Amino acid sequence: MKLGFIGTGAISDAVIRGLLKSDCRVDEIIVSRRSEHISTKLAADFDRVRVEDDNQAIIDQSDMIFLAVLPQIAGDVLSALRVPDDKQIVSLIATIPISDLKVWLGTNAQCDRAIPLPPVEHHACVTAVYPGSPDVMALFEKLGGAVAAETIDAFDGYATGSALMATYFTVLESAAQWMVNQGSDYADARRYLAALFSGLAGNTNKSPDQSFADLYEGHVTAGGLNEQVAQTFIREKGTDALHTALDEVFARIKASA
Ligand SMILES: NC(=O)C1=CN([C@@H]2O[C@H](COP(=O)(O)OP(=O)(O)OC[C@H]3O[C@@H](n4cnc5c(N)ncnc54)[C@H](OP(=O)(O)O)[C@@H]3O)[C@@H](O)[C@H]2O)C=CC1
Ligand SMILES: O=C(O)[C@@H]1CCC=N1
Repeated sequence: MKLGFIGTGAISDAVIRGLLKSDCRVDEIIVSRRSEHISTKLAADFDRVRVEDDNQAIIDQSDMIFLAVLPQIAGDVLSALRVPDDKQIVSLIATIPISDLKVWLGTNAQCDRAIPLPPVEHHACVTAVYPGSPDVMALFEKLGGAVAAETIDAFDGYATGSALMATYFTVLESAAQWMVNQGSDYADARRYLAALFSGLAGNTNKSPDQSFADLYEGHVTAGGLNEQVAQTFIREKGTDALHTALDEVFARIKASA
């Protein structure tokens, strides 16, 4: 199978590196020269990656075409291209509906949307796919797992959940800075918090039958310090803020449909 990537930015880089580290049967990956520091490095690191200047040539030579340009330029870039009906399209572009993509690309080709996230490079993230064509699911299974959303609302819910990445780092940075204010080295605080969160993620993955609420009970001392922080977080409307943020992102996604 030959894969083509229109847009060779951060997420294409992670997907391609993850795929070429897996046993996925890929004969060749053709990428846009754009983001030349990324495309040049990919071609240097992997014999199976080739750089192309012309987006239409990438499409014409590929069986599965990944769309990975930013949403704000997608209409302009894709309207200049044509995808034959016998290709498989995989759009990684956030918020843009399949109907718009098909109009821009003048095609009736099968089009799936997917939300691979940076840890796919290390096969450490589950990718949400809609509607979940077998070949697309099989490919993302190689990168840590795939989940097919049954409805577009469910898919948009996963897209909203994926928007928590920046908040994860915001929480860690904020906690590290607070520890620095108490006298820690930043590097020590960073190492400590990164290991704590990574260890918790490990415990979570080892207990797939336990809900997050069960894991809370298993990790927290009754009347202890953790319980106090969680209660303050709720009292100060941390969970309300979280739900407001998720509602607003979901509404933004729906407004662009
Ligand atoms: N980052 C993430 O975690 C995720 C991102 N996404 C989605 O994936 C898409 C890409 O995101 P991301 O990789 O982070 O963004 P980047 O900005 O890193 O990548 C965008 C890429 O598009 C290229 N590009 C711009 N114009 C053209 C063109 N005319 N032809 C071909 N390529 C072009 C850019 O090249 P140049 O640099 O030369 O301008 C760059 O390589 C977005 O739509 C985003 O919503 C989806 C899931 C996760
Ligand atoms: O934040 C974004 O818009 C993209 C989509 C999912 C992850 N990054």
